[in-house]
Amino acid sequence: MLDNTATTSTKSKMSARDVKVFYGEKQAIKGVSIDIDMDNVVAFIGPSGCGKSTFLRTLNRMNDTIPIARVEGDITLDGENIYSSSMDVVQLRARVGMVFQKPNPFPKSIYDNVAYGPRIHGLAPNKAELDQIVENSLVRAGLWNEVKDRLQDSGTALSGGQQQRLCIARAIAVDPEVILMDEPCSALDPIATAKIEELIHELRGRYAIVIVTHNMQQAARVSQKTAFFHLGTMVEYGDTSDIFTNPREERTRDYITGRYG
Ligand SMILES: Nc1ncnc2c1ncn2[C@@H]1O[C@H](COP(=O)(O)OP(=O)(O)OP(=O)(O)O)[C@@H](O)[C@H]1O
Repeated sequence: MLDNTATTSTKSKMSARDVKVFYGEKQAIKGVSIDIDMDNVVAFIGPSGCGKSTFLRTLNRMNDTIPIARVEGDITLDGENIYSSSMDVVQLRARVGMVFQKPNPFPKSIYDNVAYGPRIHGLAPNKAELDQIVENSLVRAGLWNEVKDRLQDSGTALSGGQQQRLCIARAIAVDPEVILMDEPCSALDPIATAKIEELIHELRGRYAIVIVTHNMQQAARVSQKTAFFHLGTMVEYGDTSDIFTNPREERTRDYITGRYG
């Protein structure tokens, strides 16, 4: 094996090739190929219903939970096919964590929300190490100072923005390699949104990050690469600065200038 740090900056963490997704007869994703690396936050943008969330969910097999959903094509994580029968899906979802639109902490204490994953994955051999994982995850999620004196309070009693950072801490606690965020700020006020955006900046480089957003200003602020989706296809993928200032495709230009969507 090559040194991890040397490979991650040059090699794709995840690659999708000709991915198609069907809901029953209906095709929602029509052959998408993309490479995701560790160095860049990737934003998925596009009008409602274009397939951003559907494609995002293929990256950690969340679509397995939708009985009528079917995926074709190849998706690899460090070169390994995540749809192969030998892939442990529970393990995959720890490696490729997900943060949802609506903060969804468990109805448990702040501590237990973060400790849950490390416990089920056996990551901490004793209480002291578990305490350390919980603290480090909350620090990294920018929440530690606000909750360190009330770790036994319920996670659901936190503000919406704090709950979302708790969900990010919960994802971080199992030491993921990729974090998928599906409109993580859509239920938050502007101050809580700014904190999550700041956090995304801080997490960049340590994890590969993909964020679905409706908010083009947000995509421009947090990402270095942007993929524009339209009607189930990925129309354009490139540097965020190019996509927003000098897109190659007319459909991208129309969308970013507000002509539709
Ligand atoms: N569980 C499902 N069952 C059937 N069809 C679905 C399901 N989820 C999504 N779809 C359909 O797949 C297409 C893509 O939806 P998806 O939610 O991925 O788009 P999106 O770009 O994320 O939209 P939005 O920005 O509104 O969240 C849509 O036509 C949608 O109706």
